[in-house]
Amino acid sequence: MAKEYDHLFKLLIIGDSGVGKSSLLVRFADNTFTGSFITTIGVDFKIRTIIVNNERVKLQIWDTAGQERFRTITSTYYRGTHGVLVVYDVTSGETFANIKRWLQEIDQNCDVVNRILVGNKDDNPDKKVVSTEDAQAFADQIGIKLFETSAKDNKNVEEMFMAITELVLRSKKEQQTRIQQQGGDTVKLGTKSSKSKKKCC
Ligand SMILES: Nc1nc2c(ncn2[C@@H]2O[C@H](COP(=O)(O)OP(=O)(O)OP(=O)(O)O)[C@@H](O)[C@H]2O)c(=O)[nH]1
Repeated sequence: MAKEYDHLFKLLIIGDSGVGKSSLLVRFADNTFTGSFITTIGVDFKIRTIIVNNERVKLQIWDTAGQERFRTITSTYYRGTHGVLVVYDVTSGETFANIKRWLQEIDQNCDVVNRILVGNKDDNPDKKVVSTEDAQAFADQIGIKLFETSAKDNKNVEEMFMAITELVLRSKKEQQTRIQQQGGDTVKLGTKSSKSKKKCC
């Protein structure tokens, strides 16, 4: 039987409790939204296959619990992750301040991995306290892309998932090219043959 996809990637969504991680996932996977808040216990995941550059990419997206009491469980879910969405709530300065802690958690669990910064709940200018300028400056400083989204209004959700998938796809192809080039080179014993770190936790 023919394979139903060309690539299988694992993505992880992290960030404080209540920033809208589950809502972003449900919007992307099922195109629905609910105003009620049911906190995630442990971890949950959904699957969606998308087409990028004419290739079928099956995404296995893991939604982790933001609440501190579940963090010991969730850290084990980093294994095999190709891309991480780090989410804050644009209506809460505290969730934006905590992004640094989430980035540290990634560093503790992954060698190198693709990341995107996501400012969710960008649907009410009166409530917005984290400005686009501040968030963009921070994203530039750490060298990652920023997306301001709304799971509620379905704003930028598709684009954000597409962007992380493209990043992961690109690094996979770069890695394959490096491996091919190394295979063509003469292997010198005692030299460090691989500078390329696998972009996966
Ligand atoms: N206005 C607005 N509300 C949102 C948006 N996304 C989520 N919410 C609301 O925010 C609350 C929390 O959303 P969740 O998706 O459960 O948050 P979470 O980050 O998964 O929370 P934990 O599972 O505890 O980590 C819910 O009441 C949602 O309806 C959004 O884009 N805009």
